[in-house]
Amino acid sequence: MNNEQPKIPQATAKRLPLYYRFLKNLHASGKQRVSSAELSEAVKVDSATIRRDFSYFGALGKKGYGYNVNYLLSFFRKTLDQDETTEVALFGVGNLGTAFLNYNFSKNNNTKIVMAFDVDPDKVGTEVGGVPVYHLNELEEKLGGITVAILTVPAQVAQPITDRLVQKGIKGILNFTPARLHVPEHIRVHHIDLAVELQSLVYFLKHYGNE
Ligand SMILES: NC(=O)c1ccc[n+]([C@@H]2O[C@H](COP(=O)([O-])OP(=O)(O)OC[C@H]3O[C@@H](n4cnc5c(N)ncnc54)[C@H](O)[C@@H]3O)[C@@H](O)[C@H]2O)c1
Repeated sequence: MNNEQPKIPQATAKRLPLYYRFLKNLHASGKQRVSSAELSEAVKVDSATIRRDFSYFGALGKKGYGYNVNYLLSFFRKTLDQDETTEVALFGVGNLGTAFLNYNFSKNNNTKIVMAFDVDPDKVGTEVGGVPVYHLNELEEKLGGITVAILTVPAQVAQPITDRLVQKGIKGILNFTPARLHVPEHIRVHHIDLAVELQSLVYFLKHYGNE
């Protein structure tokens, strides 16, 4: 995080890309102001949370006026380093990996998957969604300075791949496998477990409805 800016709580930081995408659309449609209620409706975050989030970056909405879209956008651009593209490597070009490569986060143009790895001879040497697929053996040779990896491999190979990534200086891993990864403290792992998310959604619906 940029030193000149106040430290933002992690939960807030996670919501920034969501706000940013919506504000970009608003700006493109010529809107100058937005209320926390409008934002809340669009990004499905309650307006009290939005007001608190925005207060961290000095955006104080005025009653009956809302927030200045330009101010917020320039803040987000600076904070999220939108001018700089982060290159990402993906491991495991199966069902999930293939979907990500084809999607390639085109809406979010500050991250880009630039290479993928697999062990299947039918996949190695091909391109998926315009991204070259290398053999896992080539990890050390090809990875270069890439600092972010996505894991969509079978769970049992997630840790050995992670260990090699750590050796190569990876900083962040987005882990879609059910494996719990062990990494040194300075490395950040975000674990996305769709089964758990789905289960918790069903639980909430059952016990709290959609309040
Ligand atoms: N498909 C889903 O909806 C889904 C949802 C949530 C989580 N996941 C998890 O994501 C992971 C991938 O799921 P999937 O359905 O895409 O599986 P998949 O079997 O379709 O794909 C796995 C890919 O990894 C490759 N692979 C195997 N060993 C490898 C290695 N050592 N190095 C690099 N690549 C290797 C395989 O060749 C294959 O292409 C799994 O851990 C799964 O539990 C999948």
